[in-house]
Amino acid sequence: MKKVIKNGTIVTASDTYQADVLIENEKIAGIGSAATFGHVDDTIDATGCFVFPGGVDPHTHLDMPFGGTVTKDNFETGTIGAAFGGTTTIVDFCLTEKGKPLKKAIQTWHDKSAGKAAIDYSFHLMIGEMTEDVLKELPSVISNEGITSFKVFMAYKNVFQADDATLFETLIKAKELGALVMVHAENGDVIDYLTKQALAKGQTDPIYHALTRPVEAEGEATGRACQLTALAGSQLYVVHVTCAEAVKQIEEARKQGADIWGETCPQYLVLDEEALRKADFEGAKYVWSPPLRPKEHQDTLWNALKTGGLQTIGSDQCSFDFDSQKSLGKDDFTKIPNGGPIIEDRMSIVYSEGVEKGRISLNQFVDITSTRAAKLFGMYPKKGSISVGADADLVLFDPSVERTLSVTSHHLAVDYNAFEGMQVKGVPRTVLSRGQVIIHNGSYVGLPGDGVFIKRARYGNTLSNDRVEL
Ligand SMILES: NC(=O)NCCC(=O)O
Ligand SMILES: [Zn+2]
Ligand SMILES: [Zn+2]
Repeated sequence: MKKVIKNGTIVTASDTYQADVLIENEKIAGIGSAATFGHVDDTIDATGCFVFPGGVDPHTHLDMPFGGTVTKDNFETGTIGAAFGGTTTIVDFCLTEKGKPLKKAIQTWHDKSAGKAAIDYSFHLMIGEMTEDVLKELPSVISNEGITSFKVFMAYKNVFQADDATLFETLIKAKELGALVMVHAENGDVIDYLTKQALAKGQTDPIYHALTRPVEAEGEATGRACQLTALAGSQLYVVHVTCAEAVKQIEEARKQGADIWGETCPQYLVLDEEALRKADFEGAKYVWSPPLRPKEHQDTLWNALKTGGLQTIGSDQCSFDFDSQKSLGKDDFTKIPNGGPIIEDRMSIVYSEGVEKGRISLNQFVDITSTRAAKLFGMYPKKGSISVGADADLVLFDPSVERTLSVTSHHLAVDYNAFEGMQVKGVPRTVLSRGQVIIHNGSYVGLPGDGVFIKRARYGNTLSNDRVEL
């Protein structure tokens, strides 16, 4: 089965050019003039569209338990939403429990995703402790499971938070095994103290979520993680960076030659702390950890994306219904489940606010929403690339369409849109996952369950047609 995408403008992380793309079965089989491709079974016209490699979202939480409830969007609704937004690969966080085998946690995540995912996916593995049992299991996590990134939480005291010894040992072990360590960098002990103080004063509204998680707590934890990484001679990826204090730490460490990468998310680029003050408990819709920051941090984040101080955009998709789930924290902000719905709007917001407003170039857009994450997480050039042999994960993006983001038009299960009313330019008109059209002109035409699990290469290695075991 041969398909051709004709008349589009191909945009990669490095180049922009006119060419047609030949797809044979699941792969890109040629790039050039359709006239040279011979007989094809199907032609897709991309006139007026950019042809991007499918988005790679390195940070999602689907079907994840949190604060006594479970995210509203699961692997089916979440990945369909992702596909509508032009994302064709996600890496979700597999939570682990202390004292329980890692293998069991991984199996739980396979059970949640297999047969449901509409796009390809992989997992990062949470490390909450570094025991003899964990140490014994890690080599197999890398070489058999194909999971080559570990996540350590420096916050959420008494829930997910790991101590510095665990972080340091994880960094050392990751270096030895070829994994990338990811951190949620906030000082959980300081936040715990400030939270208790606020509650004792009767400060229970959503805004106190932000006020008890100051930028200093993020800056300090980010700096600590960077220092420990340099000491271990390891590699680090800081998730959801929100503020100038954290950016400064990452930039400084990189200047010193440390192997450190930083991600931010659309919400921190376009929303600010004032949203948490909305009346009638509406502020709860904007409760993320780390929290939204005062507006002045947005310029720092955009500048860091432009100049390379931050390198990726994850969604941190973690949705909870406003009516039945966020409401758990009506009388106590600490009980509001953290997170929001972004997986679908991630690329449109970054295109519209970034490229259209001249903050980043078109090629940078592809790099930060797709290619860089594919490289860092061992999936390139299979994912994140338009090249012969790569998976035919492609987005035909029409930049001329103007639309309004809304709960009434999004495709997630959750009952609100954090970007309600926001005007964006551009829409993914057609989306292909491994050569199959899954989104076309506003309809999902794929099959849930067609997404497959990607076993990833070790940190710094490439992944081509078949997994490379090095
Ligand atoms: N970010 C957030 O508020 N929720 C998801 C969990 C996490 O990434 O910390
Ligand atoms: Zn986090
Ligand atoms: Zn997250």
